[in-house]
Amino acid sequence: MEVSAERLQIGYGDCVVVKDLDIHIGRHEVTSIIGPNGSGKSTVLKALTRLLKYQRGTVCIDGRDLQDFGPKELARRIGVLPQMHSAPADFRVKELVSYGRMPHQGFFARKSPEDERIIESAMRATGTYHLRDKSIHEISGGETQRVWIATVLTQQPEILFLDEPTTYLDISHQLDTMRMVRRLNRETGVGVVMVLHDLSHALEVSDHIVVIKDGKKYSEGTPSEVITSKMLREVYGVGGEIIHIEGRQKPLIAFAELA
Ligand SMILES: Nc1ncnc2c1ncn2[C@@H]1O[C@H](COP(=O)(O)OP(=O)(O)OP(=O)(O)O)[C@@H](O)[C@H]1O
Repeated sequence: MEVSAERLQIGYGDCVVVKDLDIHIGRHEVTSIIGPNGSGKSTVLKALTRLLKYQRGTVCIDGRDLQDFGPKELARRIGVLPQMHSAPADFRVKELVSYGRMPHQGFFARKSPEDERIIESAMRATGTYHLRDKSIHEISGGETQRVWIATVLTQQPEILFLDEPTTYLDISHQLDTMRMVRRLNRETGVGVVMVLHDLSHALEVSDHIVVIKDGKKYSEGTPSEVITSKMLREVYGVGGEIIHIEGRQKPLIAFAELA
């Protein structure tokens, strides 16, 4: 599935935040959207997933206007994990994950054996199966994040949109989440679009990176095309070098020492 946006203008009320943005998200790729605080990353993600109305431009899924999709039909194509999410206090993990099947069920339909299989497989893929009978308030922040990703996975979308999926996670859970994203993408072919702050993660996990600065696209391309010392300086205003280490496939970012 491909998503393309042309000449997008997006804002809040009278305030225009994103202008003239073109974006193309290829099939089966991991795409990261990076940029400084307030540059418009989440706004773009919301517009691409119809959580926010854009003021001008078009967004198309496989050439068809996003606005023409019914809600269930859209939920079968794209899964969205926003930055903020909450579930009722008395929910158990399995119950929450089951909700992802709703776009595939009739109005009063009960879960089929196929639904049960998909729910179990999403919990196993995200390492949350052992938590299935726990209340979502009994599990840690990292586990909660994985449970939400499992919920979106049970939708069986063709593209997952994740807004800062590693926020609040310690380094071990951040790496777990990145590993899981990469594995899901490789094993199931699901496309992934993520807003990321951590440039090292973006460098490590992405096929394609889009850099947003002041509501406009600054650049896009492969990680090595996009993550350069020039970009660090011009977009983030920080010094740094991209370092290649023998025996390591991906380079590392070495930020300038603090004065
Ligand atoms: N609900 C809202 N109402 C009004 N303005 C908003 C709203 N949400 C975001 N904005 C403004 O839109 C601009 C872009 O915000 P957005 O959240 O897209 O940036 P971001 O790049 O995702 O930032 P961050 O990295 O800090 O999460 C900011 O100036 C922000 O203040």
